[in-house]
Amino acid sequence: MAVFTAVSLDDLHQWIKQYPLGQAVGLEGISSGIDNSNFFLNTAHGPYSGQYVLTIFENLRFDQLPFYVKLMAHLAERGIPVPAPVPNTDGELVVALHGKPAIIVSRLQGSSQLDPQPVHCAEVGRMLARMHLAAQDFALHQPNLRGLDWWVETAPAVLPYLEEAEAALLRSEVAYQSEFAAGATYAQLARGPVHADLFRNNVMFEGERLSGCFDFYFAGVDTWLYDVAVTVNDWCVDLATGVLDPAPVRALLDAYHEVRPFTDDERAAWQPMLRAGALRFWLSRLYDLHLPRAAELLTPHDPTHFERILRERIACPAPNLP
Ligand SMILES: Nc1ncnc2c1ncn2[C@@H]1O[C@H](COP(=O)(O)OP(=O)(O)OP(=O)(O)O)[C@@H](O)[C@H]1O
Ligand SMILES: N[C@@H](CCO)C(=O)O
Repeated sequence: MAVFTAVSLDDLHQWIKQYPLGQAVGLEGISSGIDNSNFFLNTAHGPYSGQYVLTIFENLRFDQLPFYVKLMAHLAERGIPVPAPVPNTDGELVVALHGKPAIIVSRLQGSSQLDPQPVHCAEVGRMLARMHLAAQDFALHQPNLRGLDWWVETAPAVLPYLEEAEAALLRSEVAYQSEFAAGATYAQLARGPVHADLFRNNVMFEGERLSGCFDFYFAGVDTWLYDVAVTVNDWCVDLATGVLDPAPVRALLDAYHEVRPFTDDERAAWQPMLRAGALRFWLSRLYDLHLPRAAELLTPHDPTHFERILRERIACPAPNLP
């Protein structure tokens, strides 16, 4: 149960009066998720049938949140199926609760599709391309805080905990990505606000229809292709081996391409970007495992999963972009 900060209905009685939602009538901690404290919240009324999610941020500061929360509002206003943040009566989207930043957003319907088929991957590809295009005119700028600079800064902190073979791979891949990012192809890649964590557990489906995506708290400005690579590395792999299944890869990429065609520079960068997406999550899982944060109970994700994916992307080229 990754609830880092406990909240009760009594705690909300006075606090929620700053919102046009009436009283809080139901509150239930959400067990999944490792970065924030999330609760299903029901209120007496409000624009979303009184069904909301309350999030208390455990690692992000007040000053870091406007980018994420205003990006969600920007996308929701443009018809992208993301949670719509609810402003309080002063128009503020982020407010303090138990001394930490907190938000209320609309609750998405549906459930995660943890065994996605090509039809689901096509929906994800289509939505991701629409999201990239809808975010192009978003006014705020914040870099991807788990991008290259973070990899270069963080790798030395986890190296002492690694076996020699893992340490060698980490050092060589960070060097490879640093060199690639300094090159002409990378400089040509289209970029803008990206989700950067679009895993199966951050998307909702109702049957074969994508009903929403959430968890924008690793979003940032990065290349659109990096976002596609992160998504393919989760939605299109055999979870036991990290090997890509060509059918879902084809479905996701073709659907994305129909909305926003890939460029030749992106075709040239595709294999390195898949490696970059694997490196990022291997490193963040190593960091969470060896340098954990205090929590009521936190079950970190398995770093070996993304070590396997990285080794697989290095050894076997993925299906090319359309
Ligand atoms: N707007 C929403 N509507 C419906 N369910 C939601 C919503 N936001 C979050 N959830 C539920 O809460 C869970 C945790 O949310 P989220 O992934 O944002 O937390 P997290 O701590 O950032 O987790 P992680 O980083 O591991 O994905 C989700 O898996 C989902 O079940
Ligand atoms: N989606 C990430 C956790 C949140 O960053 C992972 O699976 O490692």
